Amino acid sequence: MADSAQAQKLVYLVTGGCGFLGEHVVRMLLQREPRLGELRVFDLHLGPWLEELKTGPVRVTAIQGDVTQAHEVAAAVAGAHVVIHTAGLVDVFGRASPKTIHEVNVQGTRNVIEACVQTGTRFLVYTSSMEVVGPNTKGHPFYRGNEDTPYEAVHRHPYPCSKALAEWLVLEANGREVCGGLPLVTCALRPTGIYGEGHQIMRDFYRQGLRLGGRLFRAIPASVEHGRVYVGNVAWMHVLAARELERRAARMGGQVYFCYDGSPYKSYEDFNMEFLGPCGLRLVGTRPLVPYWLLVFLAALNVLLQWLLRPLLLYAPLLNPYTLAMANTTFTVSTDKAQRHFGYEPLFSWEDSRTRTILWVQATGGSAQ
Ligand SMILES: NC(=O)C1=CN([C@@H]2O[C@H](COP(=O)(O)OP(=O)(O)OC[C@H]3O[C@@H](n4cnc5c(N)ncnc54)[C@H](O)[C@@H]3O)[C@@H](O)[C@H]2O)C=CC1
Ligand SMILES: CC(C)[C@@H](O)CC[C@@H](C)[C@H]1CC[C@H]2[C@@H]3[C@H](O)CC4=CC(=O)CC[C@]4(C)[C@H]3CC[C@]12C
Repeated sequence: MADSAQAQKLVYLVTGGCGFLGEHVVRMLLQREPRLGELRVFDLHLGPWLEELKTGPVRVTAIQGDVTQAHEVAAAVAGAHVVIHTAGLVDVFGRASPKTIHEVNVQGTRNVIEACVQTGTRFLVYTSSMEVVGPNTKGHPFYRGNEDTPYEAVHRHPYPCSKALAEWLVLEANGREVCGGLPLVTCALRPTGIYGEGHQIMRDFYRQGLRLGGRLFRAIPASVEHGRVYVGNVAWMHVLAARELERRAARMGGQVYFCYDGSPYKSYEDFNMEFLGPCGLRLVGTRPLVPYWLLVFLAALNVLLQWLLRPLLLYAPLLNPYTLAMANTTFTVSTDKAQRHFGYEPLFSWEDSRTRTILWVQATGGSAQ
């Protein structure tokens, strides 16, 4: 990719390009990557909105495919200069089996790596997660930590286990020789809890509040801080990392970067209220309204109900032992590694991120979209 931006037009592939983050990455590339000649959007489920993108100067190729199918991935990767791999099964609610989560998140990532090696694609940015680090199963807080902060990353849940293994595979692949004899350059980005337009969990909270007469009931102490980052800034970090990976290969290759911006440190519930409050909801209680032991019991009951109902329907509420433990454990990051290594600065201020998210919540009106 060494030619000047004007001379060579590049081919980018975004896996999971129709997902919450993926769509923002696709749109950000079209808006802010001048070297883009072709944008391939690879996803199990293609969105209808892709059609509107095909009228612009960049060739947008929608590819319906499955990352667990190596031949489909290889066909999509062949000829690409850069791969941004966001596709994944983001499930902490028991919807998918551990096997399926592993197949998509781990084997799917293996397939992307091997496709890069076999077809000669040299630059791979992987969407990892804060969950690779924690919170761990011991509930140890991670307070304003960075990429070098010591922390006992102990996981049992299939999702964080799969993200940790996939990240390891990506970083381990850095430097491998690809077809053509040059080295593969990889990096992994670790978003904390992403929010913004298209965040389905935020929409679920909004709908829950509407059902409860405009109220949500505090379940988590306000003192438990949870790191959050605006989806537009996460998308921008992906675009910038992909752009700089060649020029700064020696520094960025094999590195991990937390995704961060100016979003305030708050409890998960209080942070959500930054958007749901202006949409008419109220968070009842300055302290959790029910004792923790009762939440633990209700979370366990939800697991039992999910198991009993599975032959009839998928019952996957927000509250389960894993999500309760997540929400109750402080996990915030404070870092500038992405700025130091490849000049990242958030594109959207907190105020702008908040306004955009509020407008989106209002526009959904709690609808299914
Ligand atoms: N949502 C969040 O708060 C965070 C998400 N992440 C990571 O960001 C990435 C994107 O997550 P979201 O956008 O939130 O999830 P999402 O579920 O909205 O998007 C994932 C996309 O991947 C696609 N996909 C799933 N299985 C596939 C398969 N077998 N083949 C091809 N495509 C497949 C889905 O159709 C979907 O469009 C994931 O890798 C996730 O682990 C990391 C940190 C936080
Ligand atoms: C029901 C209440 C206890 C409520 O407060 C539960 C909130 C719970 C649904 C969320 C709390 C923390 C979230 C996770 C966190 O942001 C880290 C994540 C990283 C990812 O890679 C994917 C999403 C998630 C696991 C995110 C999911 C929702 C929470 C568990």
